[in-house]
Amino acid sequence: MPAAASAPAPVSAAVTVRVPAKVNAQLAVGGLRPDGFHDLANVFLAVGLYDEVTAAPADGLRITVSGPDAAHVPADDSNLAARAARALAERRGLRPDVHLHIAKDIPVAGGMAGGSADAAAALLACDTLWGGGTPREELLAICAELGSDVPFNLVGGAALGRGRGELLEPLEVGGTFHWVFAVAEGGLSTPAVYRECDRLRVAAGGGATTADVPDPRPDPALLEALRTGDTAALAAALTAGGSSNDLQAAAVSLRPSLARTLAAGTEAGALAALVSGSGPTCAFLVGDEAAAVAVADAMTASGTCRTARPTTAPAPGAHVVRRG
Ligand SMILES: C[C@@](CO)(OP(=O)(O)O)[C@H](O)COP(=O)(O)OP(=O)(O)OC[C@H]1O[C@@H](n2ccc(N)nc2=O)[C@H](O)[C@@H]1O
Ligand SMILES: Nc1ncnc2c1ncn2[C@@H]1O[C@H](COP(=O)(O)OP(=O)(O)O)[C@@H](O)[C@H]1O
Repeated sequence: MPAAASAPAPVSAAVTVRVPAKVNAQLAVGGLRPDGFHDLANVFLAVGLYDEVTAAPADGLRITVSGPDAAHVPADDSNLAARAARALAERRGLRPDVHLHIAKDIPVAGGMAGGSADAAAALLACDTLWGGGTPREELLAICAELGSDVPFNLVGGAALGRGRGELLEPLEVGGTFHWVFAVAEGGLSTPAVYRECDRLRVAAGGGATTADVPDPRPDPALLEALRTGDTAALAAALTAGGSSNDLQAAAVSLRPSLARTLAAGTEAGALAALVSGSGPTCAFLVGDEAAAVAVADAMTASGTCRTARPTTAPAPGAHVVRRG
C-alpha cells in the first residue's frame, strides 16, 4: 500500500458541522444474533438537540471537547469522532492531520446517540476540509462500520433502521412534533441494556436468540402517525402495549428510578412517556411549544432528572454550518 499522503491543501481553515440527537419512536428488538448484535425495527427520529464538530488542519490527530458533559467524553483515539477521521483518511490514502473540536450539547451515554452523532459530523467535516468528493454511499458505508446508529445521524429526519439499525429507509413526516427530554445523572451502557433485555426475556420463560424471538416489525399505526403529523395518534402508538421501546423494561430494571421520572412526565401532562433508546434519558411527547415549556419546568421541579430540555422533531441530519 502506498504511504499516506499529507492532507490536500484544505479548502478552508476550518469546517463546522452541526448534527442532531435522536429518539427511537419505536425500537423493536429481535433475538440475539451470532455476531452479538440484535436485529431491529428501529424508527429513528432526529431531534433538535445538537453537537457541533469543527475540523481544522493540524499536525497529527487531536481531539478537544467543550460543554457541560465534556469530562465524560474520551479525548483520545477511542473517541468516535477520532475513529471516523482515521477511517476516512485511510480510505482516501491521507494522514489524519486534523484537530477535531466537539462542542457537546447532546447528553453523554444517554440513549440519544451523541457519540454516533459526533462520528457522523466528524466524517462530513473532514471530508469537506479535505476537498469533499467522497460519494454519499461511501460515507454511509464508513458510518455503518463505526456503529449501528451512525448512518442515521448523517441523514437525520426520520428513518426506519433494519438489520442492526444501519440499513436505512427514509420515512415521511407530515408535521412537527414537540418533545421534552429529561436528562439523567450518569449514563447507561448500551451493551449492558441489550444484555439485560435478553436476561429478562429468558427469565420470563422465553429464549433470547433469533430462534426464540419473533422478527421485529415496525408498527403501521406509528408510521402512519408520523406520516400524517398526528400527535395524538403518535402518543397512542408510543404507549401501545406499554411502550414502543423494547429496551425500556431493561433500562428501568437497571435504573429503577426511571419509573419515577416517567411517571412525573405523565403527571405533568405529557401525552406519552418513554425511555429514549437504551436510556437513561426519558422522552415525553407533548402537544405544542407551551406544553413543552410547562412539562420541562415541571420535570426540573420534580427532582427526578438532572435537567429537562424542550425541543422539536424532525431535525435535519449532519450539515455544514460554518467554514473558515
Ligand atoms: C440502542 C440504540 C438504539 O438506536 O442506541 P442508543 O439508545 O444506545 O443511543 C442502538 O441500537 C445502539 O447503537 P450503537 O450505539 O451505534 O451501537 P453499536 O456501537 O453498533 O454497538 C454497541 C453494542 O450494542 C449492542 N447492540 C447494538 C446494536 C444492535 N442492533 N444490537 C446490539 O446488541 C451490542 O452489544 C454492541 O456491541
Ligand atoms: N464523541 C463522543 N461523544 C460521547 N461519547 C463518546 C464519544 N466517543 C466515544 N464515546 C463513548 O461512548 C459512550 C456512549 O456514549 P453516547 O454515544 O453518548 O451514548 P448512547 O450510546 O447511549 O447514545 C460514552 O460513555 C463514551 O465513553
